[in-house]
Order: sequence, then structure tokens, then C-alpha cells
Amino acid sequence: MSLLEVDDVVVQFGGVTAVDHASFVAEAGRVTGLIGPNGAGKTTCFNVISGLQKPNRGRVVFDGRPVTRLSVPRRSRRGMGRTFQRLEAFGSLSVRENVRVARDIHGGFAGLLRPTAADVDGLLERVGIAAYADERADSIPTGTARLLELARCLACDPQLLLLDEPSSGLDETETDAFGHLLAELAAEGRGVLMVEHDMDLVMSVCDEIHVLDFGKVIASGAPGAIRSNPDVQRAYLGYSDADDQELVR
Ligand SMILES: Nc1ncnc2c1ncn2[C@@H]1O[C@H](COP(=O)(O)OP(=O)(O)OP(=O)(O)O)[C@@H](O)[C@H]1O
Repeated sequence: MSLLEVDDVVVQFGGVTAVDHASFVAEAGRVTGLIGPNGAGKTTCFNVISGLQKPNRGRVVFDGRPVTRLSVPRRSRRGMGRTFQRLEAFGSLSVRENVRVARDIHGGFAGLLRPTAADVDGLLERVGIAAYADERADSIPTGTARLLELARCLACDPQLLLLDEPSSGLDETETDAFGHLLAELAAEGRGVLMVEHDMDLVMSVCDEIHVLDFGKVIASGAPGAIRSNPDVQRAYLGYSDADDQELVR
């Protein structure tokens, strides 16, 4: 049984079919990539999975149970965590306070009663931003803010992380460290599903990749197979004679 199953999902916005009978899975203990050209439907899929967008048809199954009708907070309590392309931290709070607030909101009343596994400073250390703990969130570099989003997500101890463009704004060293962290999180048994445009990162860290184009899943497989798939090359490059081409960002 897969941790996450997206089953025959369709989303229409007026005359636009943003997601077109898409089916794919993300497994616990693995990093899964969801890639595709601009406008392919990746963010809309994330919105359906996390509960922000109701699909016209199809269903989402998480940890063996359908969640298609559940609200965003209930999915979060079941173990889904998400980061957004747009940064969501509270600008006037410090980096440490932002993570604490995320943990407290998620924990709610239950959080007051039982100790949480997520130690705030430990999380900042883990994602590599402990040096910024006392800085205001609106004063830190974009890459650091991106890592703060990840720390806020991890503060809820999710079983599945949905990461939307997590490496944008990270420099090369930060991206390398981030790739290692993703592998570690998967090794702990969490599932990671990532929308990402940095193909070097996707190809090096993902165990499996699903490719969307015009809302349809056109390929699923390991990085090597995806890289050499002619349909994928065509979708990215816009022409078919792609024998000597590689996937480009
Ligand atoms: N709320 C909306 N109303 C109307 N059309 C929308 C809406 N959201 C998305 N779309 C359209 O649905 C399609 C898929 O968009 P989506 O943002 O899911 O793609 P994406 O793969 O995430 O793109 P990008 O890589 O550029 O972020 C696009 O044609 C987009 O214009």
C-alpha cells in the first residue's frame, strides 16, 4: 500500500483542464518528484492532495484511507505537511518563534498534554539555520526563509512532506545540503513528494519521478528512465528530435 495515492483526478477551471485524469503514488521512505513544464498542473495537484482544491473527479488516498472530503487541517492532523512556493512565515516573529508557533498550532490542546518529538532548536540545527534563530523572519535571506518553511513543516512531524519548489533561492552549497536532508527524511520512513524545477536536484535525490504535461501523467519511473524518455524530452524541449538533448531547467 502506498502512503499517498492520487487516483484519476480531474480539475477544471472553466474551460481549462488543469489536471486531466492524473494517477500517481508517493511511497513512504522515498523521495518522489512531480515535474513538468510551466502550467502542467503540478501546483493544482498539490492543492488537491493537501485539500485546498476540490477535484471535479477522482480521489486522494492517504495512509490507506480516502481523504478527498477532509479539510486541510484534518489532513494535516493525519500527517500531511506542506510548504508553499510563496513564503508563509510570520515576518515580525523570530525564526525560532516561527517554528515554535507552527508546532504549537499543530499540537493544539493535545500538544499541551504530551511532549512533542520536535525540538525547536534541534529542527533549526537540522535544516541548517540555527545561526538565524533570533533574527526576525522578514530579515533573513530568501534561501534561509525557504529552509525555515521546511523547519515549520517538520515541526508538525509529518508522515508525508509536500514540498513546492523547495530549493528556489538556495545557493549551490545549500541545495546540496538540502538534498542530503531529503534523503535522511526519507530514510526515517517519511514520504517526500516534491515539485521542483532544479533538474540536477530532482535527478540526484528522487527515487521516483512522475512527469505531468497539460495535466496528464506522461511518464513515471526512476530518474535514468525519465531523463531518456522521448515523451518527457518532447514536453520539455518542445520538439521531437531530442536524441542528443538532456532535460533542461
Ligand atoms: N485558480 C485558477 N483559475 C484558472 N486557471 C487556473 C487556476 N489555477 C491554475 N490554473 C491553470 O491551470 C493550469 C495548471 O496550473 P498549475 O499552476 O497547476 O501548473 P504548474 O505546473 O504548477 O505551473 P508552474 O510550474 O508554472 O507553477 C494552468 O493552465 C493555469 O493557468
